[in-house]
Amino acid sequence: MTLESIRYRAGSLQILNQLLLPHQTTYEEIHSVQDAYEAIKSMKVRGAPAIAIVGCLSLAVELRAGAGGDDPVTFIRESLCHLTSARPTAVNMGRAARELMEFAENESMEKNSEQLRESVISWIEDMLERDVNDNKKIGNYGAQHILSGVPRDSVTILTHCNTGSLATAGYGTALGVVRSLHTLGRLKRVYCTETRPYNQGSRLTAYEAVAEGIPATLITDSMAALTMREMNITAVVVGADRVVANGDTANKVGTYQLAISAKHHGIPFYVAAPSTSCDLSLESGRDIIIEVRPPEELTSINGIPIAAPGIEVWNPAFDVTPHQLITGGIITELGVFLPSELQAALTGRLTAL
Ligand SMILES: CSC[C@@H](O)[C@@H](O)C(=O)COP(=O)(O)O
Repeated sequence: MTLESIRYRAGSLQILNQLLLPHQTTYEEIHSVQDAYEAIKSMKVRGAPAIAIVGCLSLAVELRAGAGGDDPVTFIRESLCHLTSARPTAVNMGRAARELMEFAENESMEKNSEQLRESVISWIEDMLERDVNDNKKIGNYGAQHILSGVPRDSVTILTHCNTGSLATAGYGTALGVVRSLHTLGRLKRVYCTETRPYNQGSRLTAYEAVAEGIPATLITDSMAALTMREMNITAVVVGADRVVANGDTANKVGTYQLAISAKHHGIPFYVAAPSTSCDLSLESGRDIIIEVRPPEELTSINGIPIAAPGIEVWNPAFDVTPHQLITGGIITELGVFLPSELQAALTGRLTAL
């Protein structure tokens, strides 16, 4: 069974409301850019690639209905600007906005409004297929790289947050690597962290693993070091919201402590992300804006209070893992690179941000 986080056909977009998972499978209609903005902000849809794809598809839905009238370029610009502001840390939406705007401006030189709308819609629709294809390449490169260190054995992976079909157009990034290992018959088990405070691991990764028959064990975030020591972990593989020029990587909060622990235990630590998650315009992770989310994500679960009333809360959604700790490599659709190799590998392949 393949989980679908995004359902799209010309003029119609639905998203699986991830706030209701794993107990309820409810698809919601996205009629407009504003609907998508709200779904992204409230995390009904989340994960760096899925955010960009849903944002852009919502624009395609509006364009198909004739939005922008005689001046679609202005409508596209304003919509993309709004969508990009929903969540600041993941770079994918910002990159898609930049590339799409450049494309729309070029097209507008020789096409009328109707033709421009059509070509922008096609550009956006291609994103779905591109993302799945890139994820399959990431899965394959990552699996081969990990297996090259253990030629005969099955492997045990530890992962964090949710980076699977629910976070992308399909297949997934870090969870795509796990999926590829499983398909090859070489995955012994994946340990997935609960991923407090929003529980993407226990709600979403666990849900994907169970649905697809991937051997998986859930642990709390605080069990990660012990799991590394006791459970013969072959590699830690996580996703990314933004990888900058020196390889420093912003990902779901808790990633940094996993990388420190992996280093202590001599376990290779991998980041799996499409090149669209890379941002060569920033030199180091210090320049990444980290989203701070509402305190209620820590102090309650499904509206039920779990913390002492009145306590102050700090809830950064992401942390930055320094490149020195990414010892396995950065797995992209172009290959696996050490942080020190990333900039040269991607230069000329990415549009400037
Ligand atoms: C393929 S998803 C990669 C990352 O976006 C993922 O690891 C992550 O940090 C998601 O955070 P989220 O806050 O759930 O959007």
